Amino acid sequence: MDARQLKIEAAREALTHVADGMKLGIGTGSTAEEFVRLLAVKVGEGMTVIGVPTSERTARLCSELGVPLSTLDETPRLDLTIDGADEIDPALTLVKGGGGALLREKIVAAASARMIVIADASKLVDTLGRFPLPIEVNPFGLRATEIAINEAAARLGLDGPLTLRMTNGEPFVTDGGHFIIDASFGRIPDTRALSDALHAIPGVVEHGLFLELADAAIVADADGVRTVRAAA
Ligand SMILES: O=C[C@H](O)[C@H](O)[C@H](O)COP(=O)(O)O
Repeated sequence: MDARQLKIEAAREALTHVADGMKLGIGTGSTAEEFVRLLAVKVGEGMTVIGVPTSERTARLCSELGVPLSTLDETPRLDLTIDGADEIDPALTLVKGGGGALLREKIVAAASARMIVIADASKLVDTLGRFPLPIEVNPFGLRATEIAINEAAARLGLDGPLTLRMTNGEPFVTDGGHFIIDASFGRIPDTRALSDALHAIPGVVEHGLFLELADAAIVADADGVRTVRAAA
């Protein structure tokens, strides 16, 4: 089974958690897009759902495929969010933001009664940090914010290059008008400490560590699909 098929299988299983009438947060990325495609088929067959997209990219795909959309202002409490992830640890702490949508993804997940993550098994790790941590920052004072991030990381014993995410020779700009710094700290043993330290920096808008937001992860590999719940 190729990587795309694994994403489809995880998305298909996630769809079994979607009931008629639900208000759904809809994630961003290649795995979430497979979920949107399968959801659109159900909508075509008569399922009634309303989706709140986590990015302009997801909103466009939903619109193209006929998935009814709302905004978080119109629909501020959601039943379920289905989203992908860049890394998933045994506590279901996540790294997200590889597609630059982490801020809206986190706002939508926090507004949802439940969050289910969908992924292929390559996203499972023992300790987060192999994937560079996306940090969304305000463009104002970028250099000062980078220095503050380095200092905060060093206080936690973390070190590694910070890379401003670029696209077509220009800084990548998020849907919120911010930049992304990808932080290659390596293993992050204390995700709570790093989360708190990053939140204390004024130029940091949000970071890609998702703590205590995911209720389950649906993970696909060559042997099939399994649901992982947070280790106690
Ligand atoms: O900003 C993007 C998101 O956090 C994605 O959900 C994440 O990068 C996973 O994307 P994919 O399913 O394409 O691996």
